[in-house]
Amino acid sequence: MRNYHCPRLLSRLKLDEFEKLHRPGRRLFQKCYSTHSTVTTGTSDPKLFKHIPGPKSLPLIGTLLNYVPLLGDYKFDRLHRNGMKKLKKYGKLVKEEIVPGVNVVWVFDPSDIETVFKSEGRYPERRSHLAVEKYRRERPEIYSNGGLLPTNGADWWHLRSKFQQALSRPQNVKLYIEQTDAVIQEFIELIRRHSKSQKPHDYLHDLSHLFMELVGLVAFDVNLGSLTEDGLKNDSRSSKLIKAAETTNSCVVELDNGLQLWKFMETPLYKKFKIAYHFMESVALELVSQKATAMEKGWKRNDGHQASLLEQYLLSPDLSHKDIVGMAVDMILAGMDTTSYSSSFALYHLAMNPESQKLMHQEALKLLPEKSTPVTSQVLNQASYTKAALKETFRLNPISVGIGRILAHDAVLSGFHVPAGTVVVTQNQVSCRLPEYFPDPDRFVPERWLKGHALYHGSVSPYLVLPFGHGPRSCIARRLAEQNMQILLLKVCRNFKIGWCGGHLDVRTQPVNKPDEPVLLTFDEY
Ligand code: HEM
Repeated sequence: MRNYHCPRLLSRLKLDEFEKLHRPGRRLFQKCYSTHSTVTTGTSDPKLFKHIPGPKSLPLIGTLLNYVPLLGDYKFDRLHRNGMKKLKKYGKLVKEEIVPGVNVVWVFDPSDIETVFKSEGRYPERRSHLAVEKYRRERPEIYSNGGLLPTNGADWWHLRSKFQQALSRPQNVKLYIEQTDAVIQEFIELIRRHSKSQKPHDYLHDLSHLFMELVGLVAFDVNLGSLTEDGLKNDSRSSKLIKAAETTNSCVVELDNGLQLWKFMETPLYKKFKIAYHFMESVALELVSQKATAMEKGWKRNDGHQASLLEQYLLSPDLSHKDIVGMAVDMILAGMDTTSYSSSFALYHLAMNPESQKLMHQEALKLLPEKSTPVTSQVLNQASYTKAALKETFRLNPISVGIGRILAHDAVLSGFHVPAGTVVVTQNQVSCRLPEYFPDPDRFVPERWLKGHALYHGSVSPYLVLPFGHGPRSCIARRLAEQNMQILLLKVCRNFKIGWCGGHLDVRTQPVNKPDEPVLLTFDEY
């Protein structure tokens, strides 16, 4: 998902805080770092941490010079390109001291990535959204905690376990198929309206509205009206929510970095963040309360309908109203741009690969006899090409360059000792484009994932394509996100021939991987 994969954030941990948080790991790290180089290690002994190759670090400025525009080789908004350059220059394990005293280890090898996840401990830690944590903790009348995104340790698990129980149950996720289908049908009508104009159109705007609407269904049990004529206007509540989520996400990265003066005074950036966050909060407060009141008035446990997620949360004795408002804001923050960017890439790849698109269309035609046939759970069970196309999209364009973790245990990566407390960032996006793991790695080939197909690539490591992360800290809404995207692809490919009138589409890290050009799709009615 978000900026916890951003090395700028992960690497700019202030040393004093890092020490406070990870004292045992830090001590070990210092021990390794100061080990005299004449200490011999046997061939089976791990090599010293300090010997991991990587860009040269200078006193006071670390490796920051490499990121200065025109001077340096790397760019903060092109993490995948930096990763590829580092891999080529230094190999599959790279240590970088972007800020003096704090190392980040970039991990490219899938067996090392596996070791990272096996060393993440019971409560996998990420370090991000510090400003969100401060904001929430200063408002105990609204929130009971910092929320899922910044919280670590046992407190994180306490919260996560209560929400994931319902969110990971397949029947709860399937409950949304019908409503999602109806919303996507609205999106199809919107495409029809745009297609009439013949002008190039940036569909990212509409996809953001689509996924805002779908987040609204789950977080608030309401139709926000994001795809209506009014909802698409700049001053609608949905447009403001989209803007607020984007602003919050981009401010969070900046705030988590650097001097963090905002911890002591209201800097202009912190004010900007607060205004954006406050807007999402006010909508969450209003809509969750509205639902709670409606339930108090008329909801009966056994009236025949399966309780929605929000209803289950509101009925749960383990969750407070404050917990639920907090989770609703987390859903807006984590659920809208991730899915709209990923869908943009899925449609882009289909547009650029007519053969794959044809197979997608054939599958959609078989499963949805009429253009408006609703997608059901049985349809999704059979949509194997659609799922393969999505997996291939995630291989080529995951939402983040990789997954950030703070190691809970010492680990040996590529033969080097890496102490507990070290910040590591897996480089799945880069490794997924290497020919040693995927033949013809830059080509979009959904058949790689289709068992029984001649191009099926059965032996691929399960630690390479990890768009939703891995383990207990992975995306809490993975099932839901995949279901929404599958329905979208099926319905779009059933109705339209997709084309592309833009240039080559790559990603810019902002802080998740956003399309770096307008999403200029074209749609011709079948
Ligand atoms: C294509 C869509 C999505 C992608 C690719 C995605 C990806 C991710 C990733 C990579 C993580 C971090 C995993 C880790 O550290 O191991 C994450 C966490 C999270 N995601 Fe998603 N996500 C998507 C959609 C959503 C949606 C729709 C929601 C909510 C409605 C959501 C809510 C969250 C939350 C709350 C977390 C934090 C979980 C925690 O820390 O316990 N995500 N997501």
